[in-house]
Amino acid sequence: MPPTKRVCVLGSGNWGSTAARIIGNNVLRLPDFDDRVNIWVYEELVNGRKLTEIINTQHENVKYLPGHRLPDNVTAVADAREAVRGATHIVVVIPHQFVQDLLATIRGTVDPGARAISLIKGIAISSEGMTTMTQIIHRALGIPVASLSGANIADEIAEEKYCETTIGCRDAADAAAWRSLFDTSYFQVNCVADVVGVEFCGALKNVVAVGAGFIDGLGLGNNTKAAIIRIGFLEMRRLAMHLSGAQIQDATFMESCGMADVITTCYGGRNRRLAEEFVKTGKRMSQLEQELLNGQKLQGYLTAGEVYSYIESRGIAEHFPLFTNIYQICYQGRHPRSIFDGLNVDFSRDAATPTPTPAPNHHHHNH
Ligand SMILES: NC(=O)c1ccc[n+]([C@@H]2O[C@H](COP(=O)([O-])OP(=O)(O)OC[C@H]3O[C@@H](n4cnc5c(N)ncnc54)[C@H](O)[C@@H]3O)[C@@H](O)[C@H]2O)c1
Ligand SMILES: O=P(O)(O)OC[C@H](O)CO
Repeated sequence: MPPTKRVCVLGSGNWGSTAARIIGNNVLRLPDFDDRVNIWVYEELVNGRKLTEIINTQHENVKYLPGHRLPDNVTAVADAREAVRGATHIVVVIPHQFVQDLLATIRGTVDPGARAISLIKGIAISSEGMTTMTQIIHRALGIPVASLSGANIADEIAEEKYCETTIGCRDAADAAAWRSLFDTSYFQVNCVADVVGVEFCGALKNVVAVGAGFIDGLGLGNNTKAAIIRIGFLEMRRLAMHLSGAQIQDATFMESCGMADVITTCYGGRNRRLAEEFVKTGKRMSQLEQELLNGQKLQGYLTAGEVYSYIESRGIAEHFPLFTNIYQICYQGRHPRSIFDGLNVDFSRDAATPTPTPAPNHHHHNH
């Protein structure tokens, strides 16, 4: 039987390239899947050469994932419509600020029977309020969309250091297919049915990462950072519960996408690192992003702005003092030390919904 399925990865940054490396290796042992994996590259010149050409000849994304070979069956394509044509499994992994433009480009080209998964960590503000990436992708393409998020710093995964991740997918057969594409001995997938819970965790932890970077920039210690992690985690849960109408399972926060990602991001991520520089240099986040990241993008300070505009417009900012302080430090010139203002919030009644004991490896069936 010839393979009937084909993967396209939309995005070739640090995480997109790492994900393509995993998938490119995995499809070689999956008989249903075509060996060829297209990766859409936002074309640019690197030392005078097109990045697509470099990837297709050197099999390395020298700009966004230097030092790691991509499998030969991963093919870089500059035209997103061409990359996605014929794909049954579409992996969306670009910085969240660019997703609308990409979706507008590929709308109409995507096979109606295809499935997508979002690896993006970000949210969007629309006239309806706040929407998640899977919601935006589903509305644009009309296909089922799963989410993947976890304690996943891409460079460490490219080095094949053991970690876990969480896939949110309601359909069991789809979840099994996504797992087969991503799971490796060093990248352990756990599937849950709570699609938006997984992605709210991934998006909101980036705001906490900014707070953790401020603590490092102020030269404060581990206890202080642990306090910011704890309060940030509880504000994440409070906001995610509010936004989803309490549809999110409390158990999702205990998956890799929840507490584990908050930890790794507050110690190792780019958002943390540049927030530390923000305190030390007094430069704006956008300027530091341009100066220090060589084309990589931050999600945290943008998400802090999106979160604040939502909680402020709904009159609920007082229930999120840490998110509010982080926003005001980023955008309104408040001193980073004001991060501690008003943090004595009572979260004790937030987890009012009892969480059922999950069965091993498949939880959450109440959707
Ligand atoms: N890097 C990680 O460790 C990591 C881990 C997990 C999740 N994520 C998430 O994955 C998503 C993608 O991040 P990444 O790390 O792969 O990217 P990146 O920040 O490393 O690179 C930025 C990418 O955006 C592209 N780009 C620049 N301008 C563009 C435009 N106008 N339109 C479309 N693309 C444009 C660049 O070509 C590049 O591929 C983000 O939401 C991020 O939070 C990243
Ligand atoms: O480098 P960051 O701050 O974008 O974080 C990377 C990943 O999201 C960590 O899981």
